[in-house]
Amino acid sequence: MKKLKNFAVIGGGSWGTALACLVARVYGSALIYTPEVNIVDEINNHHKNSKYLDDTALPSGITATVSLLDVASYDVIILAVPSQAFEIVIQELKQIGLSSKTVFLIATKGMCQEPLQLFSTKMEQEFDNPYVFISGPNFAKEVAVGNFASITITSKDQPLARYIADELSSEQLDVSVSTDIITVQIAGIVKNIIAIKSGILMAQGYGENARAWLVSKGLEEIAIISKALGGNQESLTLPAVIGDLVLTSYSTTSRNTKFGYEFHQNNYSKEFLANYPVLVEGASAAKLLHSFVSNYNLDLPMTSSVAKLVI
Ligand SMILES: NC(=O)C1=CN([C@@H]2O[C@H](COP(=O)(O)OP(=O)(O)OC[C@H]3O[C@@H](n4cnc5c(N)ncnc54)[C@H](OP(=O)(O)O)[C@@H]3O)[C@@H](O)[C@H]2O)C=CC1
Ligand SMILES: O=C(CO)COP(=O)(O)O
Repeated sequence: MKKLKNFAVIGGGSWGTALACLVARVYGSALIYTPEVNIVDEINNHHKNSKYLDDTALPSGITATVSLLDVASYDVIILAVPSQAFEIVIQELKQIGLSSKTVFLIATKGMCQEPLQLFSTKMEQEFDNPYVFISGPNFAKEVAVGNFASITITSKDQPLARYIADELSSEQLDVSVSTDIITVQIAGIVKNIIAIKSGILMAQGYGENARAWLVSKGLEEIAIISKALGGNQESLTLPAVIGDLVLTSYSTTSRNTKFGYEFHQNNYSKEFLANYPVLVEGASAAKLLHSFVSNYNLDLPMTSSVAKLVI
């Protein structure tokens, strides 16, 4: 397999920048594309992205650009935009024209809206390129500074998944490899919805017992949906599945959990939801997932209860 050395990241937010740090620690460099001029200037001139990662010092090998064309020559393109921007970015990348050998590393958690489909279906419709999901229980700030973390790499192309896992794994990063792109994607969608429910339970005054119950029910719903779509039940123990469900639902660092808490306090106001200033993917995920699985006749009380609040 051709060595992959040049990584570009699309998305100059918290996770895109943290992944650039991870890559730069391995390869010495990484390019970030973001349309935000101020962020590009700060990364290039001060090695910081204070809007998203406070004072974290970024490796000096990280550079940034406002020109999407600059990513076209890179071996690997990491997609780290919010779920609602995924389809837009795919269309933009099609327009700039990429080599069919460019590898996509998908770090976005969510699904497509138009039409309703998994990111994997979209990728296969739009490109012949190899693609891999990178997902796990990861808060960006910890990964950016190199704290220990675990991550799952999943792809239909197993030699590629194993190659990337070997390259990225270190004493600070435990990387697992899986063939199950279905369950990993479903977990990334469902855990954000369950985290909102976790915040709601906290705001309603429920305790730790209730949260443990919720996480069990959330895992059950991941299992039910992934089985219906052809996923494997053995994947439930992956860091990207149980690990991410636990991390996101148990921490108020989670944007989704924090939002759930505040959403309850604001009487589930649609206006509060529409004007929430921080990325909360679980709300739109609840709506989309609800429609996506409606033909399967599945019993999903936890995710459906959140969908009812946001629709
Ligand atoms: N943060 C985390 O700890 C983790 C996040 N993830 C996943 O990574 C994805 C990104 O999340 P995160 O980085 O946290 O989100 P942030 O809100 O921190 O940042 C998102 C970034 O994407 C940019 N963006 C939005 N739309 C576009 C577009 N059309 N083209 C290019 N850039 C765009 C935003 O720009 P602007 O500021 O101008 O809106 C912003 O820089 C999500 O799917 C999330 O679930 C996964 C693991 C961990
Ligand atoms: O994906 C994440 C952790 O793995 C980030 O979760 P939040 O978006 O809820 O902060």
